[in-house]
Amino acid sequence: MFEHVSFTYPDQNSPTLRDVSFELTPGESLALVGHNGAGKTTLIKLLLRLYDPTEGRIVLDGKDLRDYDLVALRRKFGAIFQDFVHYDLTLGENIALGEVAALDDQARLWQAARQANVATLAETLPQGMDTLLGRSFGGQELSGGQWQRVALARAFVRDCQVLVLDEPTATLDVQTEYELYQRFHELTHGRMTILISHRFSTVRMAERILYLADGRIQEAGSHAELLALNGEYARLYRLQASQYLAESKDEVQA
Ligand SMILES: Nc1ncnc2c1ncn2[C@@H]1O[C@H](COP(=O)(O)OP(=O)(O)OP(=O)(O)O)[C@@H](O)[C@H]1O
Repeated sequence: MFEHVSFTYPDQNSPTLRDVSFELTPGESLALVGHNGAGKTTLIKLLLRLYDPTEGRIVLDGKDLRDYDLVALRRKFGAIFQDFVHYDLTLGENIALGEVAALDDQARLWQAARQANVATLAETLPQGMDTLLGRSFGGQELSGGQWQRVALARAFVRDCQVLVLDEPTATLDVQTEYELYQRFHELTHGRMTILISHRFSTVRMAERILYLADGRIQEAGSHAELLALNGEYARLYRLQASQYLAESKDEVQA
């Protein structure tokens, strides 16, 4: 729960987040949207305690983040970021990096693989879960979208309380994104999920959406509520939808 959180980076004069307050309940999913530089990633950095708020506080399970042991606090989170890392390890090891205890637990690895839509890929690889990935050591190279699904599996294997997804679908193809969407509620069941995305098709998956501008929450609600509000979220949503339609029309005509 964010309580009147403001934050100014140490080398900056003006705040990046201004009086941000919202509550996230267990099992709830929240999406953060806003233009580049609106403060979305900064909000996540505060949640993971890479920085502490300049004003206000962040409370998890009734306790100020500052009162947690840092290691214990970070174990509560599973996070995937835009520029996730590719490891030259086997597929199973790549997934188990999310929770090392799962390394020897094939059932758990396969469950995470299924959740992140990597299972079919794993079945087609020469040594399944034991296939070495990445080109550096002569392993199997994956496409950007396939690497991203591996990163998703890494987050799902972790028995975390809060799942943070920063642009989880940026390089997924439309079909895979749709399949993820279909299973989103099942995947995030029982945990708090915070996702950041510029894609409205992804943002809609969340039960609640915060539209940030200039470090403030300008609009908050479900996708339907924000469309009914007919504010900036609705305008941007329509803009993206119309662009998408125009692009598909061009493709059909080409
Ligand atoms: N380490 C830093 N030091 C100083 N300023 C920073 C730092 N990181 C980010 N900022 C500034 O804070 C503002 C918000 O950045 P942030 O990355 O939170 O935005 P965002 O909404 O996630 O943007 P994007 O959609 O581009 O990822 C920007 O003006 C950025 O330049």
